Amino acid sequence: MSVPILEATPTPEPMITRQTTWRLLMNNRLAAAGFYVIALVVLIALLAPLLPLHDPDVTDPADRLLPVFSESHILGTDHLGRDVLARLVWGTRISLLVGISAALMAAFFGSLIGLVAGYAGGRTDNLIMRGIDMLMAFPYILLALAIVAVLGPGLLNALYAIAVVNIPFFARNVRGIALGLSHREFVDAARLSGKSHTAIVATEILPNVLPVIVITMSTTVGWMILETAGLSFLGLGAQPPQADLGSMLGQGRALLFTAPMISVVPGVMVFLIVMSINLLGDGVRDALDPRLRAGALTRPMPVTRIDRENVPAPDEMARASALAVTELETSFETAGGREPAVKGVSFSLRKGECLGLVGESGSGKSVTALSVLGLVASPPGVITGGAVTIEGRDVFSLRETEIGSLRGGKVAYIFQDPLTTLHPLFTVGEQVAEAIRAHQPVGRAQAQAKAVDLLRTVRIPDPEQRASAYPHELSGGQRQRVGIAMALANEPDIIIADEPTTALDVTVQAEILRLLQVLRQERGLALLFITHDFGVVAEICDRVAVMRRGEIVEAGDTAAVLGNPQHPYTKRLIACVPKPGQGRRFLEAIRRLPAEEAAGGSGS
Ligand SMILES: Nc1ncnc2c1ncn2[C@@H]1O[C@H](COP(=O)(O)OP(=O)(O)OP(=O)(O)O)[C@@H](O)[C@H]1O
Repeated sequence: MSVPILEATPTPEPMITRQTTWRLLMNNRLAAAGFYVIALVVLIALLAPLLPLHDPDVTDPADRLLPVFSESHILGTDHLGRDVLARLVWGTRISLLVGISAALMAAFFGSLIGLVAGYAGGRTDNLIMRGIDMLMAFPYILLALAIVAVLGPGLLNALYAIAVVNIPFFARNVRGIALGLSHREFVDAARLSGKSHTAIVATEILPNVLPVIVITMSTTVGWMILETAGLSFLGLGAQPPQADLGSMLGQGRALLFTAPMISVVPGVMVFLIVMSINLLGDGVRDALDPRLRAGALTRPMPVTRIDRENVPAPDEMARASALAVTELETSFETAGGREPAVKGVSFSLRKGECLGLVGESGSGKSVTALSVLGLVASPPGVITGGAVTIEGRDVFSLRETEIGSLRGGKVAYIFQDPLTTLHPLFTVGEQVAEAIRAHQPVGRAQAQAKAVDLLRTVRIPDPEQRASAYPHELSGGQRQRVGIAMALANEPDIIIADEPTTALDVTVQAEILRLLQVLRQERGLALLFITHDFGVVAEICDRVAVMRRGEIVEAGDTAAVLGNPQHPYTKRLIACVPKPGQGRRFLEAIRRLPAEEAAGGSGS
């Protein structure tokens, strides 16, 4: 008899508030501080002609080297009696103008070069990129000096020099991405539709590359302002009497001991500008790249972060089971707060039993499976409640090393796409042997021999020879068998198989299911089988639990649930299994699913 666990009425899903890039940027306190500082500096620089300032170039020998807070010269005067505040504001205006113009020029030409090289590929790419390599082979400041030496000193020439030496950064970044994109299916589709190369680059490639250009620009513009100041400091940029921050620093250097404020003031301004632009640039990069926000590039913790509010004590049944999951809750930290993905899931699995976890895409099956051994990446994953009991012990109370020894030992996983889990540079035999050696103190040769045995067990033909094949040399079904061999390497008690047959065609799927069935019966394995296919459940599972939006809505013996489903969602899922001669009913069931989803909100 199947047990409907939840009421049929769908609970409305909490609204996932997608934050705008601007809000995300302002939530980052350092980036917001950078933004306010640079906005203030830019505003003052823009308003320079309107501000009641002295003429920055008018000298007044009678008022030489006045200290700060002198009457009518708040920041004092320089060695020629010029007002330091006026020179600072006008100098900042020029430095910003030159730095930002150089960044725009470098971004434009560098991106153009990168786009052409990446899209064209082949000889054009080779030729362009070798030229770029030659530019990069020189220390950039020497190159800038050489360019200004050839063109002659002056602000405009300094701008050209800075732009030229920065072109390679943009070209390299953009070329790498454009090269990858130019082989993607949507670009092929655009080519087949008859679009011209220019149109493809402009409408298919460029929009995908734009965030990278913006990110590269935001992180290099501060650097370019600094380089401009460097050239002016050396007397190759702004020429007297014109002031920019670099030339002010250069002039102040001679008076560093007698009148330090003359160099300290432009120095502090350069520091403020570069720091604020860099902080803002980092913030822009984080806000534009959702993977960074989710913490994808930070090193994941060895075990999912555990922050449990409720810790249920294992009951008698949990202790007697091979695996028991009790009120498991797993969430993801997002910019908008914690999003629950698994909401109080409970099930148990006896030795030799197969439990099917069924549900549509995004219902939380994989997150449940990964949570069992704390394999959900943290950040962003957090286990917020519940317990997982294996051999009577609460997994989440174990030490990291103990959980580590369970993984691939007592509990093994089989994933959907073995091509992504197998290492492309090692033979499958080496990889199975490595799985053995990770848990057993055996020598290399012994592990290799056992690996061949395991490949034979999972019915890979000619296992001695196939053991020295690389993953790409095997078929999808054979790779999945290798995945199963690795899972069996340490004689596990529990196997968690996450859609192991979804990527395979029906005949290979049937063979793999048969193999799992035989292994289960021969070895008494407890099998948690994740799928969205009731047909597969009917074939292999003793019991089934139906998941929807992070909750189990119905659970029971497979025959009972299939024969007499109680929950409307289960009924619809079962109706989705195509049967010969029932085409129309099948299509109607499929058509109804999204409609009801729209009414209730989607779980994914
Ligand atoms: N890294 C992540 N960050 C935020 N949310 C995530 C992350 N990984 C998964 N989720 C969310 O968790 C929920 C459950 O995902 P899960 O992968 O468990 O679904 P599933 O039922 O296994 O689907 P499928 O059959 O497509 O694999 C989804 O709503 C998904 O958006």
